[in-house]
Amino acid sequence: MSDDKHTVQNMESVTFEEIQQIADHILAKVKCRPKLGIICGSGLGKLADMVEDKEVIPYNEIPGFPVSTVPGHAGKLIFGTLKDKSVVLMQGRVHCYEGYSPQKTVLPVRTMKLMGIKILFVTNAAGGINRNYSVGDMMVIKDHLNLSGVNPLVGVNDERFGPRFPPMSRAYDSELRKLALGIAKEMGFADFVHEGVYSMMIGPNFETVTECRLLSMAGVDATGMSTIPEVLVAKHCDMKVFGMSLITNKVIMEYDQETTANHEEVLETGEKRSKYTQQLIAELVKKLVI
Ligand SMILES: O=P(O)(O)O[C@H]1O[C@H](CO)[C@@H](O)[C@H]1O
Ligand SMILES: Nc1nc2[nH]cnc2c(=O)[nH]1
Repeated sequence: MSDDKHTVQNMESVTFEEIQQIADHILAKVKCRPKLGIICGSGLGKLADMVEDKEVIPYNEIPGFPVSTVPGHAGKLIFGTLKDKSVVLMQGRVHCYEGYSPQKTVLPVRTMKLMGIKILFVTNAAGGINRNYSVGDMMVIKDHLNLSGVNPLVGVNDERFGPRFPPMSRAYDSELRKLALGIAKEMGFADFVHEGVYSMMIGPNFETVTECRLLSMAGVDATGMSTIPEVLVAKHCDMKVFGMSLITNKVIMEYDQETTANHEEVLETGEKRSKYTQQLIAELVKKLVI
């Protein structure tokens, strides 16, 4: 790579110092000092209703912070207490398909790291690839397949975040997964909580039939347009990660099937089923040792 290209790549990314400034700006506005961060996916932001002693900052009031442009993503940072634990919730995320660079898309995660977050929960709405999954089921993420074509770790590596070549074979913490599945059993959710593999294509279109068939053959259980970039940088900077998908629709596996995937269905399922996601996440937070 020539020096010129190197500089351009560097300029396109967001520097450690810029992120430090954003983290300092946020911390100056709130009293809460959480170690747990939770990203709420499409239609899953109602978890914020369970947070007590809230301190709220809209993304558009944070200089340099990316702003959500998608329905179902309120675009607010919510600090407060959930089950007696200090937390920060991202009520909505940003996605690469909105036009943000991969580095800008994950800026909130790196900001959380510099604010002192050690454990990150990521949630999302996803299409069910696994034929045994029903709409409204939940999936604890055990691994992912990055088919997005993007990776926020591309570019000059800043060792203050993490190493050039981070391992990703144990991205989703096995103890947290076990704990979540145990809680699901205790709560009587075992029939509709699975463990599986999440994949991401960049979107914003929903998948073609052939793409869905390929994902199925590849061992993918649920697919979406988010989460993986966040997990890549969270692991890069040594956070513990737990991920959960709400299956908001079944993907279309038959050519010329009349029904099609749509965001309204995604939000509608979120509306109907997110209470279970909230209950499970809340219980997991309660049992978490931080
Ligand atoms: O992954 P989250 O943000 O939950 O949203 C999912 O739902 C939207 C499509 O309906 C896409 O943004 C997809 O990624
Ligand atoms: N890519 C993708 N994202 C989703 N988000 C919610 N449902 C889906 C889906 O079927 N496909």
